[in-house]
Amino acid sequence: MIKVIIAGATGRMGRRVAHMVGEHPRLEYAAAFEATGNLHIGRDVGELLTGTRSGIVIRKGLEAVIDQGDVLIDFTFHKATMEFARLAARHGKAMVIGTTGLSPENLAELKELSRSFPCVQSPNMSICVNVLFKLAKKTAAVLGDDYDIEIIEAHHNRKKDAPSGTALKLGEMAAAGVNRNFSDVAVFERNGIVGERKPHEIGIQSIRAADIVGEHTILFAGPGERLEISHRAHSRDHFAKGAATAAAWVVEQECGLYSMFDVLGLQDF
Ligand SMILES: NC(=O)C1=CN([C@@H]2O[C@H](COP(=O)(O)OP(=O)(O)OC[C@H]3O[C@@H](n4cnc5c(N)ncnc54)[C@H](OP(=O)(O)O)[C@@H]3O)[C@@H](O)[C@H]2O)C=CC1
Ligand SMILES: O=C(O)C1=N[C@H](C(=O)O)C[C@H](O)C1
Repeated sequence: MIKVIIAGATGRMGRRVAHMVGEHPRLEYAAAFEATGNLHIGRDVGELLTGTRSGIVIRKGLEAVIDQGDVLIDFTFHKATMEFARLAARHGKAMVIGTTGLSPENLAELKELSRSFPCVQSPNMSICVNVLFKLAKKTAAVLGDDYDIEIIEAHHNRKKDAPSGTALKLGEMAAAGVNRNFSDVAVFERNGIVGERKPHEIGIQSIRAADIVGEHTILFAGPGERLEISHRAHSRDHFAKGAATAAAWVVEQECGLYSMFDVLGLQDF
């Protein structure tokens, strides 16, 4: 069995990842940790999540558990994620990163670190969203410059980063489809007398409200018609299942930085 360490084990995603690791035929939940100050440190993770003892105690920090697993699954916070990646690289442990909000500098460092460990990093582990990424690029390429591209995302009111990592990736994919550099054309805010929309803009709007799990729409609007492609998450389980699939996959890979396109075989789609 492949031994899994879960970072941020008591977070919204950490809890669902625990469930999906338990359901996976080749994965075993080996260790859990949280950051200093977390109220759950020292508690049995099974007792906390399901009411049944598991024998896995929530430890303080990755260093306390790094030797207990083959692969680390991380849904935490970007600064913590980078610390974990440095440690995983030093120990040659595989890693799955779902945390969003990583900067271009973080991603460049991750690429460098991945010479020492195999790592899957993706802002969205859902199979449908990964198909949506591909559709965004293909649709943009077919419709071309006559269609305005806009992205709308909605998430729960506890989310810390905006726009979502998924919305940013959708923007990058659509921009690539029409041969634009996303960072040159992205518009994240419209407020006041902003003037007419420039034809090449790709706008991103973020909604934060209550318990919305995660919704993304990319729209292509042309004269007299528009196409909207949407994904709506009904729960966090498909993200967690994707992370478990990625964990079982990444332990068998050479050192390097991979995406869910690699895990799901979508690279050529
Ligand atoms: N790629 C994907 O498919 C998805 C990605 N995400 C991303 O995952 C991330 C987490 O989301 P979510 O689960 O909702 O967030 P939560 O805040 O519910 O969970 C984060 C967990 O990480 C813990 N944590 C924070 N810092 C550290 C640290 N230094 N060491 C150990 N644990 C730490 C938190 O502990 P504490 O509460 O004590 O701070 C908490 O338990 C976000 O970036 C989100 O965007 C979410 C869903 C899907
Ligand atoms: O924070 C979340 O909840 C989610 N974050 C990811 C993102 O930022 O894209 C993925 C998902 O939509 C849920």
